[in-house]
Amino acid sequence: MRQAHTVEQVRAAEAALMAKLPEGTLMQRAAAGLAVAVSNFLGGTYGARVVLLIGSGDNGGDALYAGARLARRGAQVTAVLLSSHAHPGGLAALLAVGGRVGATSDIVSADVVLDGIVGIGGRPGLRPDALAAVQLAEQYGVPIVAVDTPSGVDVDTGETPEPHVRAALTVTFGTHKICHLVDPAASACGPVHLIDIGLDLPPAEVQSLQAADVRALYPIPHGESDKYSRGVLGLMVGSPQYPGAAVIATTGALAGPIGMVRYVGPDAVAAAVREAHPEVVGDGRVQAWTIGSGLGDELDVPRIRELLDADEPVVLDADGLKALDDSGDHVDVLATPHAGELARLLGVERATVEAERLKYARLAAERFDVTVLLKGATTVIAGPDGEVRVNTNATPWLATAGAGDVLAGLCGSLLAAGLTPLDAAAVGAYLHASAANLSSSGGPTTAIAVAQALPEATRLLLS
Ligand SMILES: NC(=O)C1=CN([C@@H]2O[C@H](COP(=O)(O)OP(=O)(O)OC[C@H]3O[C@@H](n4cnc5c(N)ncnc54)[C@H](O)[C@@H]3O)[C@@H](O)[C@H]2O)[C@@H](O)CC1
Ligand SMILES: Nc1ncnc2c1ncn2[C@@H]1O[C@H](COP(=O)(O)OP(=O)(O)O)[C@@H](O)[C@H]1O
Ligand SMILES: [K+]
Repeated sequence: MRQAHTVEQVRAAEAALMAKLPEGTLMQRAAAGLAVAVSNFLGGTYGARVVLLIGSGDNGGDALYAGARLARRGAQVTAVLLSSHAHPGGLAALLAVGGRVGATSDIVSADVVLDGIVGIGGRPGLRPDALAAVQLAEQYGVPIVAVDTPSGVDVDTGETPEPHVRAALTVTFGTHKICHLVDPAASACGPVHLIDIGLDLPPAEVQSLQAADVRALYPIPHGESDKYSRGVLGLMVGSPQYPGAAVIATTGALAGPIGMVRYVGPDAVAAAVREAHPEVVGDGRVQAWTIGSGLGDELDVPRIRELLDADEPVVLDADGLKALDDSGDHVDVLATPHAGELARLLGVERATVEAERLKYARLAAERFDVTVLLKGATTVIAGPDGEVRVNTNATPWLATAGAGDVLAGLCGSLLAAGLTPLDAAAVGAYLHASAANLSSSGGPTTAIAVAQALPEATRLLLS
């Protein structure tokens, strides 16, 4: 499980640990890990030209001590001081091993720039001299390694209202921060490398399931299982306008853990579904529903509301989201909007949702008393009680028509097999992205190909 803690939680854990250790120990741990990560990033240290961008706080201290370690191993290290105050011990350590203080123009010929401008103490945005330095690095194609966080992002929300660093690698300490997992900031981090500095932290509200967590949650059939006990999913999806949505969602559902799928919809669409999947049966008892993908003119709001009020959990997707209202208890509903659909639900602009994804996913979960899975490059899942899961393993090739229908079918399948909406959403998003990575392998793919790769992605995970 990858956990993302708030700045307040990190500071409390740091204070507790620092009280037990000699002064400076944590910064030395951070700097040691950072120096090794930078050395690995460069493929060696000797002769490398390293520029440090140094702000006024301990983030700059980390960068300076790491710079001193790199200089000791033969790197040419130059510190660019962006504030009248730089961490005194760090600066002295760097100068003592042959590092020097230089100017922004040194960036042009550097092999790497370390962003020690601000870390968890930073407010969003970059001051003009910091911005100019960062722009110079971008202009000359010099990669930036962010120390703890890319400077300028909002650490606790993942928002990027102001200019910020776009890193090729982020080296963070103690735990992940929310900006490492939640877009748009997450996309500015590059790969995130975590250095353990020994912090003792409480459980985090924002978590990201990793392979072992997904494996532990996946419902696996056993000797006494039959097609009913494995779970039966009802699908109310597709329409004469969008028959493909029904076929695609069914393919996703059948590639999940359940034993049977029931399709409910117009005869012509049912025929298309059965032609692709002869094993699909008609109306009857189910353990969960997937409703909404490609419903178009077939949208029947009163019928959907009846199903939302019934006992069986529901995945509510696409057109079906129009049936959601903020009365009543819907804790067993998983809503799966993309940013445009969530914006419509909340009466705000799409760009506003894209800029503040965590905030609006949480807001909708609270307002409608549902679990919200907000689709996008990283998927944010918010439960009605404030828990958040983030999925980060997708490929941009997954942004293809019908991919959302696969996800709706798969999440319904996981609900019908007994997972909670939060777990179904997190496991579903993870496997959906894994299947996309398999079927894409770095090139184009289609929704059907993603759905067809789901069994193999699941097998690889469980084996
Ligand atoms: N808290 C911890 O557990 C640890 C923290 N360490 C490092 O310490 C960092 C936090 O250090 P600080 O608390 O000194 O804070 P920062 O170094 O993040 O920020 C320093 C100061 O910069 C100023 N500032 C804020 N926003 C700015 C902006 N947009 N542009 C320019 N200046 C701005 C503020 O006066 C702020 O206090 C962490 O990110 C990490 O790198 C590590 O040394 C190890 C452990
Ligand atoms: N840039 C991206 N990188 C990775 N995954 C993405 C990206 N954009 C969208 N996705 C994923 O692709 C799927 C698209 O679903 P959706 O928008 O509902 O499309 P459709 O309605 O055509 O099925 C979602 O699972 C979403 O998370
Ligand atoms: K930084």
